Amino acid sequence: MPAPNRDGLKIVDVDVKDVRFPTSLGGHGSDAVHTDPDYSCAYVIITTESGKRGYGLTFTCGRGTEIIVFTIRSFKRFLLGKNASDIFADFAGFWRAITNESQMRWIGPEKGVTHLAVAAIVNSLWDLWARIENKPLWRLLSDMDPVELVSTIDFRYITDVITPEDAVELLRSKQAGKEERIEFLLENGYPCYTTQVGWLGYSDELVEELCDKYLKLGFTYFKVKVGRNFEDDYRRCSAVRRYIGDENVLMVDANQAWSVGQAIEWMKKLAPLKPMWIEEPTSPDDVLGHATISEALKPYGIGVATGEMCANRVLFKQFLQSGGMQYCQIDAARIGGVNEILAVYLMAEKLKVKLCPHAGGVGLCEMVQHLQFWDYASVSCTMEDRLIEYIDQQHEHFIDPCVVENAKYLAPQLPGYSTQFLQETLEKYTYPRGTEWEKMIKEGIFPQPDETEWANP
Ligand SMILES: C[C@H](O)[C@@H](O)CC(=O)C(=O)O
Ligand SMILES: [Mg+2]
Repeated sequence: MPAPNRDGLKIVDVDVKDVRFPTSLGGHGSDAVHTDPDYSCAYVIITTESGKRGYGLTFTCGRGTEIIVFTIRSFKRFLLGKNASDIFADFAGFWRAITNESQMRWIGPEKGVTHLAVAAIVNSLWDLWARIENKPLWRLLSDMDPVELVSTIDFRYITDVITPEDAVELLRSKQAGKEERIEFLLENGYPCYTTQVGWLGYSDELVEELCDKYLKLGFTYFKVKVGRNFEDDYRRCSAVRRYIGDENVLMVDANQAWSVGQAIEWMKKLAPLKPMWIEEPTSPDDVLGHATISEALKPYGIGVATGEMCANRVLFKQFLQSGGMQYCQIDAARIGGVNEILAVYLMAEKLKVKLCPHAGGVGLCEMVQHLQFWDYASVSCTMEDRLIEYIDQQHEHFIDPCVVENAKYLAPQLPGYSTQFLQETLEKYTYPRGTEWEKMIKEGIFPQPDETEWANP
């Protein structure tokens, strides 16, 4: 897919919005450490001279959104006046420039707020490119020539594991049968698991009701939040195991609650309930700690899953190399967006670690489906032991929401990365002046916003 013709693709506007949903009110999305998340995002709209648009986002949990919005504004200079076609023609160069600019890199580099801001911008550029080509993103990626796809990746710091030449060879070796695999995806979709049954703020009654609901919907893999209180965890996980039966699969997610030793002890005690994985047992930066936990839990048949807060491809490289993760949970709205994510998929394939993308957040289900569909068509070419996460929240706000039937994501069909919000959603949920927020603040359901005119001019 060569870069598109330059005509009309000069970028003339970059808008960014702080969009928040009041999920904390119902405990939706809650876990051991994010006890009151308001699912949110910094939402970027790029407009070109001809009126073509790209929409992208990075996921956040409430107040932090305003800091990312501000950072994205500071990055606008990398886009305004540039021709999108030139960016796509040297996407790795653009990516290196925005992640390594001399004055901004000091507050990263390639991690934290700046990298989340980059993710939103880069994701909106991929959405734009896919729309220009009139393809859903997964098809754009799958149809790309290996050399061209690899040219979008910055390989700095990872060539000890994979070089551009290795990556091209890997992709070339998977070309045979690609069209059949695409047909298979179009007919059968891609399997997923549900996290919706087990948010930590849910009552035992609600957990039971939801297990029943998702069993009836055909789900066979269920994830439950743990990590605050062992007795509560044991009670809830035993109940879920009872509802779903031994024929279905349980996974647990501690969201970084424990130290290494604590994680091992806690999980040994949960082992009789046969969880398939423990997710984020400890700090997302502790590569060797994860390797220790993995080793200790191997005899119990429990794998370690992590990645939703992994900072960048370098940390992923170490997790993949060290045996610190048996399930690699890439997050579409983190690291530096699609370009860096492609690098992680290629490293995971080379090091034979299974990819099960993280989707607990606004728009993440919409995005990760594209990545995993591409993986099946072009990279791992298998679905064995791989699942996409599914949460049943905020899909109604998107123009092209993901569709899950019988525990399978159906192939996205519309052009783009499925991340465009409905106009009505922006009018209601842009913070703090959207109509829903004005109402909730007036009624005292949420406090008055801080004096952050700099973030919300
Ligand atoms: C705060 C988010 O909801 C987080 O709990 C999501 C997550 O860990 C997951 O989906 O996995
Ligand atoms: Mg998680």
